[in-house]
Amino acid sequence: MSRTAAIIGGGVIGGGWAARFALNGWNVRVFDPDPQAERKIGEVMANARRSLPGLTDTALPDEGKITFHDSIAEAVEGASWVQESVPERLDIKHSTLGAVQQACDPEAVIGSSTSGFKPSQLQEGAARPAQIMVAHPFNPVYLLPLVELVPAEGQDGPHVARAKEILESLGMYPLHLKKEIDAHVADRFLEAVWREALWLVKDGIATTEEIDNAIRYGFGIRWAQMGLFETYRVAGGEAGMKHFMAQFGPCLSWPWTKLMDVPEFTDELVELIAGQSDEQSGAHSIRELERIRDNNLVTMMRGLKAQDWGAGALLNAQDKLIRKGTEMGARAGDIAADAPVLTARRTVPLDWTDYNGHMTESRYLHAFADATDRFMEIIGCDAEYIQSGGSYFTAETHIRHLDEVHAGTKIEITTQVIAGAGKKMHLWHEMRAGERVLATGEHFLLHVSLDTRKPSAPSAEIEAALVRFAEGHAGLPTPDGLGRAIGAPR
Ligand SMILES: NC(=O)C1=CN([C@@H]2O[C@H](COP(=O)(O)OP(=O)(O)OC[C@H]3O[C@@H](n4cnc5c(N)ncnc54)[C@H](O)[C@@H]3O)[C@@H](O)[C@H]2O)C=CC1
Ligand SMILES: C[N+](C)(C)CC(=O)CC(=O)[O-]
Repeated sequence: MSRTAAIIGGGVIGGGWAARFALNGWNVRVFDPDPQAERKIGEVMANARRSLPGLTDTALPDEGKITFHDSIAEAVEGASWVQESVPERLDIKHSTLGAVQQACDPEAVIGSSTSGFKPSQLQEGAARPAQIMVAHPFNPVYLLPLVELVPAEGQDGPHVARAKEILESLGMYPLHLKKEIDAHVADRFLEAVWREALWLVKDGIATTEEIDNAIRYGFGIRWAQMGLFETYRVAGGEAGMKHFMAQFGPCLSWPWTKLMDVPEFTDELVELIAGQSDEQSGAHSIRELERIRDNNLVTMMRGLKAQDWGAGALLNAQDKLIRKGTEMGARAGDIAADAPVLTARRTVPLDWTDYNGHMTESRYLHAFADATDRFMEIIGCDAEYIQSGGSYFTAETHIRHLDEVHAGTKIEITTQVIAGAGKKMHLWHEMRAGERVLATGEHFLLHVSLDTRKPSAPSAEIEAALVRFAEGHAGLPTPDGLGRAIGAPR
């Protein structure tokens, strides 16, 4: 299978798809008749580069190449994934999908970004219907993992299996819907909320800003981590979901919604909403708003990552997938002991930067601590060993900040064992961006029993692995700065 994707329609969503594929190492071939498409995708890529790679704690593959083509036939050449993201009009979708199927590999997945059409509608008149499915993403496609994957009835075949595998390899979450329906699942939900919001503005109950505040200061944050049903289960108190439904069930027959009634979409309503939206957010350009949104999303998703929950658990699974089979997943026996060991390869995330516009000081320790964790794992002090009651505690740290680094930059840390025997482990980390040394970290650790919380001998296997590195590294030059205290004159 080639790691080449064709993007047909490179607007808001097609541009996001292009970024998701390219930043995961795929080559991307774009067709879009808009002469501005290349510039627009360039701007989306710039935003994606500063945000997506920092979501993982392991560097993504090298970026793929994005090329622009004059026809659909040329764009789909050699692609194993074709993503249609043309405007939401069935006639345009049909002519586009027809042209795609005339030229593409019959084994390729053809995903449609459609927000509302059913796969059976998209397949009308298609040469190979089973090849076409809904792959409905969420904006920004390069950060949000959800893709509603909807095949037509009875078409759950090899193309769908391949689609799931590819989406997962891109760090996405394919929600495989077994029944097609207009607007799938998420957009039915969003449409309901949107209709209520239109009524609230039209009836003069709330402004666009007040409605947004009702979401972002309350239930919106809650939804991001538990969704609807789990949230309401908790809201039922100790008696759980049944109690919740007993209490709020009667509201279903009270006038709590205007959902069945659609507000007339008059010019007056459009003007009212657009005017309030300008007043609320017009001080920022769309690109600025995108960057603010991306900063917030990255920060929230990295918070969920630390909790190993929801979208954060998915990110952790992706880290494991990237590490598998690479030197970042190797154990002591597979790593040469005569050179410093690679213990981190990652991108500086957006939420690691500060008011000075560069990686903030506490994150240097964060990165070095992760490198220490990785070295512990290499020598056998992994999650299973720690569960059994042994671990290392850091007793002393000295960090030198030598050069600055910015969000989106790939960094590597190598680790040299200065001393390692018995309970003691003395490590020297060097952090680099390319050839530039950004920082050094010197750390002294003691093996402890997690039962007594006192120093104790490590397992024989861990000590043997540590000693092997200590002896191998003894022949390396003494690192510049080893044993240094703060040297500024008083
Ligand atoms: N904007 C959103 O929030 C979301 C949109 N979608 C879906 O994604 C699809 C695209 O929507 P957007 O990207 O928002 O629209 P958009 O208007 O930003 O982009 C559409 C692009 O298609 C190009 N185009 C027009 N005719 C074409 C043709 N015949 N062949 C190739 N390209 C053509 C246009 O030049 C434009 O760049 C729609 O089906 C929409 O429902 C899905 C998820 C979210
Ligand atoms: C408004 N919308 C129907 C285009 C929304 C979507 O399809 C998904 C999203 O990103 O909100």
